Amino acid sequence: MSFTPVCLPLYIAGEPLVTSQPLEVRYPYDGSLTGTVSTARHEHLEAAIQAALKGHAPLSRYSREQVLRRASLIFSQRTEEFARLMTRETGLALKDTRAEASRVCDVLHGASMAAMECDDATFWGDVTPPGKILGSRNRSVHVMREPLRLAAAITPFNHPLTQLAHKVAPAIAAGTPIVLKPSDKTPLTAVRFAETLYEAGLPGWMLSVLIGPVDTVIEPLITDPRVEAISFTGSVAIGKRIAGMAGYKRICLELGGNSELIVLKDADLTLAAKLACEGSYRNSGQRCTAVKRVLAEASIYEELAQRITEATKAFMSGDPEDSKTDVGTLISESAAIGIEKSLHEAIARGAVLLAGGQRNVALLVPTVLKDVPRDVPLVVEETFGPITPIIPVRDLADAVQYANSSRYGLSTSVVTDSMSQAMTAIRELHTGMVHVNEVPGYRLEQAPFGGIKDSGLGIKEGIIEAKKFYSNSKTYSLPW
Ligand SMILES: NC(=O)C1=CN([C@@H]2O[C@H](COP(=O)(O)OP(=O)(O)OC[C@H]3O[C@@H](n4cnc5c(N)ncnc54)[C@H](OP(=O)(O)O)[C@@H]3O)[C@@H](O)[C@H]2O)C=CC1
Ligand SMILES: O=C(O)[C@H](O)COP(=O)(O)O
Repeated sequence: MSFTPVCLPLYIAGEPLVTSQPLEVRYPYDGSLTGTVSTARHEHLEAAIQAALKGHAPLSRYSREQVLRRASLIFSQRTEEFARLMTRETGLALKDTRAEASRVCDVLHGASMAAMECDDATFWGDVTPPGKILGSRNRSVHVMREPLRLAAAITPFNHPLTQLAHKVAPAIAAGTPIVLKPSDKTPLTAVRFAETLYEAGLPGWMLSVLIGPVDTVIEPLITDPRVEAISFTGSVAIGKRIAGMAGYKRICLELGGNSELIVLKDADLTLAAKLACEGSYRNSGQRCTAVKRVLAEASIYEELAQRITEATKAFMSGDPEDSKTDVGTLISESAAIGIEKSLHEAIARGAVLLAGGQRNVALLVPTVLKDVPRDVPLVVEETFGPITPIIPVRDLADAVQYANSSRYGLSTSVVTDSMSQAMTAIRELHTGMVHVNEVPGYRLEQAPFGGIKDSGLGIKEGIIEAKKFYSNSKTYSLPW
């Protein structure tokens, strides 16, 4: 399929910026040029910060709602254009990027509704015992929300579009200006995203999008005292580095995961096999919430392994631009080689390969392994690819104990017909999210989303939580 490479600027407060230092993005499937984008220098960061802080009156709730709703509409008319660009940046199958482009409309629409919502609160003084605080019975205390002066967002490559929307849309809903630093692997989608928001009426000062050298542009963005909050999604190592540098600043960290699909003996095994495959292979397995290990009770272990192997054969990997392809490439050949090494190590340690295992440049065929030792890097570390390692467990308690021994704590799924077993899992798992009879990546855009332990600080995303994150609450009391 032909594709004309794009040549894009950055945007500093809505103004295009073309510099003499372009960054190239290449298609992981065949190495051809997808496009170039300018890179910023320190003075451009300074210009972006100053433009945001210039003393603009905050956007009204009505304006925020209008911009977000119009943006959702424009995106719904351009899903194919965005899907094709994302596929050319990442090698993700069109099936995945079409789903992502469509989902971004939901995030923007949800944020437009959130922009109109008001969670202001009132507390009346007559809740205190008579005479306890002078005059308190007749006073009232109120809470209102105000936008931050400026926030920053740093996003990963794996969802080139929704990761931007998860951060930028709630900031707009809150009325907070934002400087966006997308992944250097997927900057083209980010620039097109910003252009669409400007087209929908977002004032330039509300959003800058830039990439540039870590030492002169990105780290100064993180440490700048004028930036009141940082929202980061990416790896644990970079997230912890940012947390260390950010200092006295609000920070939201959405980091890596190692999600389990726990399958109990009373589970519907057809459903379990479907969830294992959908959870492991969508987005080429490059999701923080992808199924990264299946923990199955001994009595159904062999049958489940067989069903997952059969279901895996239906997932076609290959040309990402072929609409029939289910699984495209990983982000790079080196990423695929890294996973291949972990696979070989697991097999050398006793894991049994049931399907897949082949690599062709950045393409990794969906792969199933059983009898995977619990301590091999393939299942201890986050493996960002289309792999389903299956591990036997004695019972739910054993599965929970193994899951809880992980340094990650993002999302875990349990497949069972028993409400009491499901509730035990929900209570006992040390994780940010639990889903019963669904994939760990299940998500409603409005609901809180995020992890604990090395997966995050428990400060969640999702439109409503993120809108709060990008605002200050002001408490005031009145004598009436
Ligand atoms: N919990 C969650 O919600 C999610 C978590 N993730 C996690 O993201 C990871 C995959 O994404 P990936 O892009 O590889 O993650 P990285 O941590 O490598 O990169 C994330 C972002 O940080 C930037 N970055 C790199 N170095 C620095 C630095 N020193 N200071 C500031 N920013 C820096 C990257 O820029 P550059 O591209 O230039 O390196 C990129 O924009 C996985 O671990 C995955 O689990 C992904 C999705 C959701
Ligand atoms: O977009 C999302 O749902 C979250 O940011 C996480 O995405 P992932 O689980 O697909 O990585």
